[in-house]
Amino acid sequence: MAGKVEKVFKFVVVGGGIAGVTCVEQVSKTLEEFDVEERPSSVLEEKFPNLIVIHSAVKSLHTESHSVETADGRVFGYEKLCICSGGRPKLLTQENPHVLGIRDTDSAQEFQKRLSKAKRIVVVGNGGIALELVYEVEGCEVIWAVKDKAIGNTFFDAGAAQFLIPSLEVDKPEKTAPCKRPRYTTEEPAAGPGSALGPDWHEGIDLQGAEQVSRRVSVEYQCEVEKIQTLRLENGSWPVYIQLTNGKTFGCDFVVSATGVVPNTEPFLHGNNFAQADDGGLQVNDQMMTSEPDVYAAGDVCTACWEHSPMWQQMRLWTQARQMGWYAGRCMVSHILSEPVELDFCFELFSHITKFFNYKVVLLGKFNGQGLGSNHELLVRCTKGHEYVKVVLSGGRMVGAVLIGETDLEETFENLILNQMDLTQYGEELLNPDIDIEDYFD
Ligand SMILES: Cc1cc2nc3c(=O)[nH]c(=O)nc-3n(C[C@H](O)[C@H](O)[C@H](O)COP(=O)(O)OP(=O)(O)OC[C@H]3O[C@@H](n4cnc5c(N)ncnc54)[C@H](O)[C@@H]3O)c2cc1C
Ligand SMILES: NC(=O)C1=CN([C@@H]2O[C@H](COP(=O)(O)OP(=O)(O)OC[C@H]3O[C@@H](n4cnc5c(N)ncnc54)[C@H](OP(=O)(O)O)[C@@H]3O)[C@@H](O)[C@H]2O)C=CC1
Repeated sequence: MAGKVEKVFKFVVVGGGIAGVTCVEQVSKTLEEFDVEERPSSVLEEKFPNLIVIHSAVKSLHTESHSVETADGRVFGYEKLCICSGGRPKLLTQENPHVLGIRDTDSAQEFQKRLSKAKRIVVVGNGGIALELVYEVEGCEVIWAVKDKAIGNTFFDAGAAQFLIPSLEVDKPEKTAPCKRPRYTTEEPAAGPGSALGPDWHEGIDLQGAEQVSRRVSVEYQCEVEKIQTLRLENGSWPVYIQLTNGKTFGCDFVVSATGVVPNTEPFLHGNNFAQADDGGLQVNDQMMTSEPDVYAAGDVCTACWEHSPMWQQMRLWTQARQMGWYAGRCMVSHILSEPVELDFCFELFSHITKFFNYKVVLLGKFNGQGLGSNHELLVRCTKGHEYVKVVLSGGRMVGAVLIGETDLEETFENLILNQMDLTQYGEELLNPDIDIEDYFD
């Protein structure tokens, strides 16, 4: 049971990551009074004088009494609450100090510090962090252990992987100008885990190992981790040994567990009755509402449980956290004002723009034919070292695409996916490089 309620707010937002910040921005535009918890940005406080920031983690939530208790023992009531507490790395093991995850500034700094003294590391995982690390790390041998037959399983198929893999064997091009994406950061020490680093996190961080060699990556395909063992250090031995299911054992300075995220619901949500999805996320409906009254959730902590548009799926990404935070804020305000709100258009079509191995990567719709079974066909155009274009068609209509390189096709393809035009008559001409597709469909 929580103590005495210090103040009741109309809106309380838990979490100062991108989902929390956008939620706050949205409610602040419409209504006067709200509050955000832990690790906010001073930029935000300046922008919204009506914002009250509490620099303390939420220790417990009491949905029955509509109150939250912070780690410093204060209790606040809410009319509407939005949980934006993000996720944390799903580590291979919590127990071994030689197994690291990367999530926030502190963990990235720890990684950088250890890397600077490392001669060999093993990266486990085949998603976003692994793809970025194996390309960026220099001066250290990298063994990359992946479960699959090809690299990057969370983002693309074997064809795209084949296109990208030669980039690991050549030196990186000179760095271009650093990205100017706005960041909300704070110098204050974190009360717990900080916000996820997000896009461009390695810009400006020196990912240099202890040796004067350029990138050296060996990929171990189709294997998982059998055992991780720390032995007593003797001359010439490694601090940790990792045994893979392909029978190989590697000694290394440390292991990076780039093996996904788990939604951050522990321990502060205990004692309530939240419906949770199989991946541990708080189930939210098409109004971003959890199963508890007046409690919303957005970003990595939640699992979108409404009936998705056929061209959208959830992935725990910065863009989706921002869209969800923004939309959750809109829903909270609309519900207070008893106004109806419709699922936002941004959930119609999945789209993600990022960079892997120094190539622009655009993913649209069911870019890997997700959920389509054999009921789809693929068109592919590939020019080695230049571009890889894959289109997913179902019933003659475009349902997804992977665009790697400067293809300039994203806008046209986005429209073709959204308008579901029957493309049967165009056949393979759709990817004919001599046709200006933009003109074609104008
Ligand atoms: C290394 C790395 C690189 C990435 N690169 C990309 C990329 O290139 N593109 C992309 O789209 N996505 C990327 N992502 C994913 C993206 O960063 C996340 O999906 C997104 O930032 C999630 O935002 P969020 O606000 O939901 O959660 P978070 O950013 O995790 O924020 C959660 C917040 O809640 C706070 N919190 C937690 N518990 C409590 C509590 N009990 N009380 C109060 N506050 C609490 C935390 O301190 C934090 O401020 C990357 C992630 C990582 C780790
Ligand atoms: N540029 C971008 O868009 C980036 C996005 N991110 C995001 O940040 C978050 C964290 O990134 P990351 O940790 O790479 O997570 P991801 O979810 O992207 O990838 C996790 C990878 O680890 C694999 N995996 C899971 N468990 C094991 C295991 N026990 N042994 C071996 N492999 C395992 C997964 O395989 P399987 O899928 O088969 O379970 C998957 O390949 C993600 O939400 C990611 O989308 C991060 C960096 C860059």
